[in-house]
Amino acid sequence: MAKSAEEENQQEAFGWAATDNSGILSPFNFSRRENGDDDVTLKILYCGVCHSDLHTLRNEWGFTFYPVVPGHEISGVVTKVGKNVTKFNIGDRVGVGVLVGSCKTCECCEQDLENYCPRIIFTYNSYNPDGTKNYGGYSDMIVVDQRYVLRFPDNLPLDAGAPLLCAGITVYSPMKYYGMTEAGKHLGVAGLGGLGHVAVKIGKAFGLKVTVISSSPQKESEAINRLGADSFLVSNDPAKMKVHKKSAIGTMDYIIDTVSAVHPLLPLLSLLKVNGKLVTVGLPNKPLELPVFPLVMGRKLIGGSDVGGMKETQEMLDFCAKHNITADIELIRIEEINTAMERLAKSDVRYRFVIDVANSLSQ
Ligand SMILES: NC(=O)c1ccc[n+]([C@@H]2O[C@H](COP(=O)([O-])OP(=O)(O)OC[C@H]3O[C@@H](n4cnc5c(N)ncnc54)[C@H](O)[C@@H]3O)[C@@H](O)[C@H]2O)c1
Ligand SMILES: [Zn+2]
Ligand SMILES: [Zn+2]
Repeated sequence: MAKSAEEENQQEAFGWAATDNSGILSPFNFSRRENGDDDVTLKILYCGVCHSDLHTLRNEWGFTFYPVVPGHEISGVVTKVGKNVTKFNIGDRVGVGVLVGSCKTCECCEQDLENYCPRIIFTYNSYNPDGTKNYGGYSDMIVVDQRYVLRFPDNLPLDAGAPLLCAGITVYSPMKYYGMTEAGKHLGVAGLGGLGHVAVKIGKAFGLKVTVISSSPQKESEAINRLGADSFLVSNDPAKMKVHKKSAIGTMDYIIDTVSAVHPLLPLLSLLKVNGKLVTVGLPNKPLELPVFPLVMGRKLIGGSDVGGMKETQEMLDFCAKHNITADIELIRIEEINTAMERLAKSDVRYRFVIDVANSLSQ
């Protein structure tokens, strides 16, 4: 049977999707648009597993549109380029992060802050202006406008480099924007998961003194010996926190809070010096309580930050390549994804799962 015009403009794709808030992923056939004039098509080789994937799969934020194919830490090689594409050639090593589109004309887009565009198009669980739905990187290929595609520096591996596309830029961008990069200053990193462990490495690359603030005491020696942190503070053990806090209280210039669940801000604010800055990047599904007194009394600042624009994301990849920063990953096959999600929910990951897409995803 002849294909309709609409079908002519589509290509077949294959991935793993969740169809309800159990979040369980299973094989899923779908279609993507044909490569347009401004588009780049990637064969996906690797995709990192972000906690945002898990929040979305289980509809913890309340705006999941099923079926959903997650994945926004995508790396691979270019297999097609449109006729207007100037930045990439077939065979190039590239990545795609959290966004695949924006309006290109608003104030944010004009300032290379596409990530704050009111018409941002996310890599998955999002719709294109023509009403078609987007599916993420737990799949064999993806078609993306060249503006939202990143170049992988030659020495940056595609597997351990993939998580930088979300975890990396999410901690790099606020450090730059909020002025948290002055060598010798003291950075606290709350939550030692995917984002947190990259924050430790990036913080050290900026020459900061880095203290991990974690609820898992068993991560202490790894945080120091493997990730390069200078010290470690247990955050959920009141006795230990008390002992430590005496010496740690009021010692930090900056804190990046990557914790994925609701947690008290007061202990973190007390660790900050006067004029200290706390940037929250974690996205718990319920509001956090804001203790106003320590903010006011210490002229402290709390801010937020959401990934980064395309220009800054490229800058971050180049920075990480220069400083040999990658994520510490556990490479998994797609069949292991549901177990990996259960482990991620229990913080049992060191420190990012990455799916070996090319070697395990087949119909
Ligand atoms: N702002 C952004 O642009 C952005 C980008 C990516 C992810 N995120 C969000 O950041 C959060 C972290 O993402 P991730 O991929 O690093 O997740 P992760 O699961 O790898 O790490 C989260 C860490 O928080 C710790 N944690 C969880 N509950 C805690 C509690 N009650 N007290 C103390 N520590 C606790 C865990 O032990 C874990 O180490 C998620 O909410 C995610 O959605 C935000
Ligand atoms: Zn993410
Ligand atoms: Zn815009």
